[in-house]
Amino acid sequence: MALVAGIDSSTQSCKIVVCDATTGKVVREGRAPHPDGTETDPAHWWSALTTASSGLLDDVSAVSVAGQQHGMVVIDEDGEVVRPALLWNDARSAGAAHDLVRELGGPQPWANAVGNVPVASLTVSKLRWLAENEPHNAARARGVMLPHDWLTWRLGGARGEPTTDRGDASGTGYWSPADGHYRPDLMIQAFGRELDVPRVAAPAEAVGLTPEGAVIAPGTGDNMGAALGLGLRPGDAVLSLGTSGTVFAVHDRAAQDPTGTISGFADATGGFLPLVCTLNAARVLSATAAMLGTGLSGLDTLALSAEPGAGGLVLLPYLDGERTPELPHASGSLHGLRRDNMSPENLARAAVEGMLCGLADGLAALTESGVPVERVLLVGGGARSAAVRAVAPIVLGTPTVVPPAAEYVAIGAARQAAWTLAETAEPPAWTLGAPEEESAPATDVGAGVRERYAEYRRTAHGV
Ligand SMILES: Nc1ncnc2c1ncn2[C@@H]1O[C@H](COP(=O)(O)OP(=O)(O)O)[C@@H](O)[C@H]1O
Ligand SMILES: O=C(CO)[C@@H](O)[C@H](O)COP(=O)(O)O
Repeated sequence: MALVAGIDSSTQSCKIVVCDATTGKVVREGRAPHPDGTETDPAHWWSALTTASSGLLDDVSAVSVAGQQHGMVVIDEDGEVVRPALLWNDARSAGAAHDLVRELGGPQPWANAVGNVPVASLTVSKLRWLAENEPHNAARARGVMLPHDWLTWRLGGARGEPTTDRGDASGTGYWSPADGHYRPDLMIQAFGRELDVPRVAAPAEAVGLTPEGAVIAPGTGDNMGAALGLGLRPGDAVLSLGTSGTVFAVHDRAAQDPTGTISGFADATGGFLPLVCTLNAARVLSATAAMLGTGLSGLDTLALSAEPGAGGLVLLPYLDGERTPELPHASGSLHGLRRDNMSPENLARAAVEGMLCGLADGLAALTESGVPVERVLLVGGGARSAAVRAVAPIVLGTPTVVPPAAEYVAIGAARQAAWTLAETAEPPAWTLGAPEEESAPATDVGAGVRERYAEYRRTAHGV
């Protein structure tokens, strides 16, 4: 039995699965935490990967990395990292993003060029921030990579040509998903000169060998990894609740949304992955639980004993600023407080509802853009919450399914590794198993919740 490994190097941790290459059955798993913060020395990712994979990889035939998207890893002439990587959730590049949009004549030219309107998260905005704020580091820069590109290169011994894939390249802001080409003009616009960029490998191209002789697959971004791990089909959307909240679906054409709500990403198979991302997801739940002096299961119990609508309490959960809507410097706020609704139960419920409302808006944007959605698959750490599972179909107004609990980003990377090993036209046909939970048909009970949320958002933030 050939074994393959998938690595999910995400914001909070590194998770590794080793799978049977033919069936996808997970035979071993490992994990290790990443440090907190919005900038990280990539050496920490390597050290977490080494810890998480200890004793796991000796007999694997192929390996692949799916990583948190957009992070800016700048390297010098000798391949050394110039400064800690700025991560997708670092908002200091918000002003740089606005400048880039203005300089190109507004959002539409960006949407047309690269399928994305720059926000703080995109690598292109981070490059502008670096050029303007750390000229000494900018002067040392020779090349720029994404987190998964850097880890893939390290797995091969940090020798030879760095590579990336369509999925992760589509989150840079200087690669066009529609044309499949880099846009050096936009890199120069942002940074003042060209930097070396990784070659974009084909979806199942072998890009190297580990020192132990395992084939290295191209890897991808974490959301593209989840899509591959879930074997996503048209009609299915994914709602992933990790550090970020994302809602996405596979599609046959590149999105070019000038409002900036939808990121027009590519996927890891040659198709497209329109996606909406919020900055505040599972950590809204842990922060609210801590504030209420309880844990995550205590929060579930409280939220499930409140009525839908939380008695009129509305949490705008922009605790770390927000990406969608674009409010990088916002903070969270609680609205609709009255003496008769100020209970821990309503606050817990408002946290779950508020976190989901932004993603319900994202789902609506996807369907309005022509992406068909019949049901929503709930994944990521936040999908373990019983309250989230109960409230999601109400707020989304769409049937939801909870696939068997698993690390789908890592499984997607493992599936890509198996595909690369097999050298077939299509990825291997791995199956998921029976869902843990399926919601009752959706109702319109959540419409009022979403409307109140939108009203307070408009009043507080004008968007
Ligand atoms: N039962 C649960 N209820 C709510 N949140 C949970 C639960 N279990 C895990 N989480 C949250 O999920 C998050 C981790 O999810 P994960 O998808 O691994 O994130 P990431 O990929 O961003 O590192 C953490 O913020 C954690 O608190
Ligand atoms: O920026 C995005 C998507 O555009 C995020 O989804 C990152 O890819 C980080 O993911 P998680 O760590 O939350 O899984």
